[in-house]
Amino acid sequence: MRYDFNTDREFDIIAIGRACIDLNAVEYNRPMEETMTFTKYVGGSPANIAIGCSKLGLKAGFIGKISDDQHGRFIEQYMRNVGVDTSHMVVDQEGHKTGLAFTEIKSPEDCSILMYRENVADLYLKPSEVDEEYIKRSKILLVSGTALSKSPSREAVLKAISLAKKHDVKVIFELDYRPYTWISTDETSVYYSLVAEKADVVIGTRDEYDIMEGTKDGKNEETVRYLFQHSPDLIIIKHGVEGSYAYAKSGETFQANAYRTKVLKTFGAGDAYASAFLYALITGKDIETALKYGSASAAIVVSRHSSSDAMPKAEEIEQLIAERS
Ligand SMILES: Nc1ncnc2c1ncn2[C@@H]1O[C@H](COP(=O)(O)OP(=O)(O)O)[C@@H](O)[C@H]1O
Ligand SMILES: O=C(O)C[C@@H](O)[C@H](O)C(=O)COP(=O)(O)O
Repeated sequence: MRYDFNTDREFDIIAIGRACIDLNAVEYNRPMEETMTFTKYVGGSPANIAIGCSKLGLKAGFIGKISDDQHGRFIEQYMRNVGVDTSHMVVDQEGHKTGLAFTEIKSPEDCSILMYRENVADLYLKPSEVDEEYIKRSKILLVSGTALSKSPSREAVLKAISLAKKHDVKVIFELDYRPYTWISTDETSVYYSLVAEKADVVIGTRDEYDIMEGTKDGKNEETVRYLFQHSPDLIIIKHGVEGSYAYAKSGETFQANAYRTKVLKTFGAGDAYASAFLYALITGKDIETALKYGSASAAIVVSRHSSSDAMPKAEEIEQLIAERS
């Protein structure tokens, strides 16, 4: 089964949300307190997804706000150099800063992220900075859940979603739950449900759907039954190394296993998965194959040091799938 997009659009995907910096521990297998050196990469889930899509050959654009300093300029330059259209990245004029994510690699299975996100520029994107003419040029609007956590970014994203729906741009909602940005899980649940009900495709981990539904140990079948009463016609639920599922409104279900690999760290998996899954869908592959692309890309990225810079080329993904099939 394939998923249809508007074919007459210049951009394959425009992502909206944060473009930040990851500082990844150079010394592995030790706690942050003992880590002395970090390597700098562009980060932020929607930026990583746009970068991943661009490296796979899609035409990707980005809507977001960056700081007016060296970090903001580094992010814009890196994204432009990998082919992402940065013409709608707005430079903050109010002194807000770039978000930082320090990653801790205690062991391949025990990784965490320490985020510094006080007064971050990305959450100050205003509705007036979202351009209808830009959004209507794309097949997809990729929305990151974290961008809903505060005003005015929240309203900017809601405006972008309305414009996407007006112009038949598919809304892909990546739940991307980062607890530190929200006041409470009740607040998250309100905004996640609101946007998931409007989206065409929802992508998230089982835990993230539980946050959306305000539940614990939720069941995929119940999540799907709820969301199919609304706009979504395709729902992706990831279960980490246990693999992932796609549920289509037509009633079909697809499953993919994770690919075993030599894991360096666990973060970056979700963003790699989303970019390769969307690449496969946009290039006309069936949903089952798209799940494999997502899983293979995630396996490649967890074996490498970064999330953004590590995003693979299509040939690398295809080679891994061929080797394991
Ligand atoms: N340790 C791992 N080794 C190989 N693949 C993995 C590993 N962890 C996750 N993946 C792959 O990445 C996908 C997304 O991972 P998951 O942990 O569910 O998302 P997120 O990174 O968003 O929390 C999984 O469906 C799986 O295919
Ligand atoms: O999203 C962020 O702000 C941090 C990311 O850049 C970081 O690389 C990361 O956590 C990615 O993890 P994922 O969500 O598991 O793909």
